[in-house]
Amino acid sequence: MSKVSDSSPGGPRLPSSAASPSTPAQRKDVVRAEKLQAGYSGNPVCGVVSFSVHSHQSLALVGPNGAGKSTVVKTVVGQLEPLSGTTLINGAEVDDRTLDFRREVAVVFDDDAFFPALTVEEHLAIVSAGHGVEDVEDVIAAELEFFGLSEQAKSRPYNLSSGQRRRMLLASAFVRPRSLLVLDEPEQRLDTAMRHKLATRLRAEVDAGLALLVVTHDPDFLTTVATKALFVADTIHVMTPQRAAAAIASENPYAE
Ligand SMILES: Nc1ncnc2c1ncn2[C@@H]1O[C@H](COP(=O)(O)OP(=O)(O)OP(=O)(O)O)[C@@H](O)[C@H]1O
Repeated sequence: MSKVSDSSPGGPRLPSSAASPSTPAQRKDVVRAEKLQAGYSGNPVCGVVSFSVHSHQSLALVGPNGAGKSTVVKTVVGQLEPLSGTTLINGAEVDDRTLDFRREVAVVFDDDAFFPALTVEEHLAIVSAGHGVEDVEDVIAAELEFFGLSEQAKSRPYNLSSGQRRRMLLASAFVRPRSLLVLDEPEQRLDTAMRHKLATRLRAEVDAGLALLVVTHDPDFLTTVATKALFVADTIHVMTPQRAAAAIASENPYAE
């Protein structure tokens, strides 16, 4: 069996010539949010935000519980309508129903986004095959191993621990191609070793060309993974990952 744990941007191989490595000169914004106001029923949850993320970049959104991080990210990927402003992904207005969006953008939000009757490997196979991956079995085997789920391959989600379910959902983002990966608090319920392993891998993928948008409360995860950070509050503060990590750790958003 061929080696399949392809950590290059785009992840597993597609049967066509879809892979297109970029040179620095060719790098374009994968995400561009312009004066985006996120909220519910006309009520903003945080300040207006503008940012861009291109390949080889990882933007972390940080801030206290309820600040609006998940709402912003859901708005960016089209799961929520913006109150105002726009988001472009790969130059196109966000529409999560389009083929381009589904091919390029991998999103992991909810813990309960699984089918109770399907096994772990069946979940991963659906995602992988659904995205046209050539060597589904190999890709799944590699990700089961990476996420420490090989022994749970034939288990159903409700027979897993909460951390194992989290690993399964995260694995689903890695068994498919992606140029943009969006993760909401990926560190949740992962043990320290898995957090570190995931952070290291994500950083390697970003260095290789992935664009990453991640919400996190974990300072170590943040400094390993992020190339820039936004502190989400009533106004949005752009920070280095190191400063954002210090702000999280001190619970003082404006700490130097
Ligand atoms: N579906 C919803 N309808 C209305 N308000 C909501 C909805 N979901 C979240 N909110 C509110 O929006 C605000 C921001 O929530 P959000 O989940 O974006 O925060 P967050 O920064 O991601 O928080 P956490 O760190 O706790 O995950 C909160 O006040 C929350 O109560």
